[in-house]
Amino acid sequence: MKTAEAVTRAVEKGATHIGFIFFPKSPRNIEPDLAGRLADPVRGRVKVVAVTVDADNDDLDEIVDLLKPDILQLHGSESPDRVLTVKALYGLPVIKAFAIREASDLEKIDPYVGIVDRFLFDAKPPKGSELPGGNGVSFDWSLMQSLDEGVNYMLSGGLNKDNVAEALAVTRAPGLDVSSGVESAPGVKDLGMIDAFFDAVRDASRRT
Ligand SMILES: O=C(O)c1ccccc1N[C@@H]1O[C@H](COP(=O)(O)O)[C@@H](O)[C@H]1O
Repeated sequence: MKTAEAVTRAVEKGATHIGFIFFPKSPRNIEPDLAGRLADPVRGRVKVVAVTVDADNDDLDEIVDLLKPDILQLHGSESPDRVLTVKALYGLPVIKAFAIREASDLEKIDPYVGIVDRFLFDAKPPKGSELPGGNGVSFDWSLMQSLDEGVNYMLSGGLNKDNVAEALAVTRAPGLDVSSGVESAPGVKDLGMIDAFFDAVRDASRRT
């Protein structure tokens, strides 16, 4: 999220979480103080998520201080030890992102079970991309069918209004995360696309 209009619309449409990206190479990168001001009007109604990529303690200190997130989303190659350290430092729940292309990628979650609060499964970035997420690409959702029941996760990666029904039908994911699928250009959230995405999710949920 980068604008008050997008925050308001997502919350009105039923978002349970809103995310702010702290990764300078991203077109969605935002300063922590602005993110905090955007989050203020909706605190308590949705979970505020800080998305970081292998951030050091100084950066996390500033983000936690100024944004006051409810959840930290770690979208880099943070080890289980690093996750434990982050949790101890800030006392916040952690969503850990994993990049999935093949079945063996799912085995990488094993050392994190019992440590992270929720998993997020995203596609591997395309060759040449500087972004570990937010690339608008999907992975083979049928891989989720081999996941142990009870693994609490969000499905992400290239979701949009046209494919979210199939994504739900294939995975029955307990949570969905969308970014570029509701953008008219990189980093530019589109209110009509936000509406259409939530309407598609609602229609699909009614049918399944
Ligand atoms: O969106 C970004 O620029 C980004 C940068 C660094 C880490 C994560 C990022 N985005 C996250 O990636 C997933 C999937 O996004 P998309 O729907 O495929 O565009 C989502 O969690 C974003 O928050």
